[in-house]
Amino acid sequence: MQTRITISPELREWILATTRVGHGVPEVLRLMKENGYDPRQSRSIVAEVLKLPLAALHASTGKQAPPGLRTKHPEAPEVSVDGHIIQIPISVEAPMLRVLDGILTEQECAELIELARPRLQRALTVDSEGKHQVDHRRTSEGMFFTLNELPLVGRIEQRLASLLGVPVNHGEGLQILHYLPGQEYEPHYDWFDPEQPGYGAITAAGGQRIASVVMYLNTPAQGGGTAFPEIGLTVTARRGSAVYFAYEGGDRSSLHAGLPVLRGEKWIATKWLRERPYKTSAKT
Ligand SMILES: O=C(O)CCC(=O)C(=O)O
Ligand SMILES: [Fe+2]
Repeated sequence: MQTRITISPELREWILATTRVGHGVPEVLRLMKENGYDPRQSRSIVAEVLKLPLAALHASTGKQAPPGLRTKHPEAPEVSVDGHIIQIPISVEAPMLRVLDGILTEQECAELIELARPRLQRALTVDSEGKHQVDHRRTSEGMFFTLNELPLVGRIEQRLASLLGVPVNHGEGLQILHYLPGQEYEPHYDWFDPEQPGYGAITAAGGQRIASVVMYLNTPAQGGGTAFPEIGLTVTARRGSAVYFAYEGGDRSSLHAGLPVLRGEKWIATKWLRERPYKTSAKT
């Protein structure tokens, strides 16, 4: 959803040195303002250098909205949801991430693909003004189901809600993406940047995104994993598995990418969760 900022090595070193000797973030921001930096940009720069969530900087400057709901992180080795066993072979704390094996059955994966196939269109992303746009960074085709659109969709949404402790109505509609060889989703954050002009519009319903679940509906013959370049992790795309990650509005370690499919194809279902109920025209 956003581009990364360029920070000179001198500025980076100055921020690190200033905080190392005991000055807090508000003091660093004040000094930067005195030196002619734009306050909005300063917050992004300081967040990037100190690897802090942007939201934390808003809190330190008194601009934070009241907190919304947070997901409960599933714990290894396995979780049972309504009799459905989900294995957790990999856990990471920063970013907060879990690999979830067996979140979907083979049949659920196959059914989702067949339901989505006739409705695919070039995938869109939300631009800085809150409008859905064709994005060169995302070359796949996709579609959205509305909340609880079909019994299968509703069942999966309920499973995720129980697993993560966040009601179904905090979810955006399930998105299905289809990638062919060479198609990818370049590195991005799923949370919305509070510094972007469209932030208010994008978060008017539901508030900030707090977590994502990328579910793999098939196993690509080669390539197509989900990479987290800040921590050097690539999650293999395997039918029925998922990667869950939570970012609480601004965690830069949650940068991730859908790597190019090298052979075969890749199908995923993505669920994005908001901190507050997300109103759609869906039947629930
Ligand atoms: O294709 C992937 O592995 C990642 C998809 C993704 O980042 C998203 O849907 O937000
Ligand atoms: Fe993403």
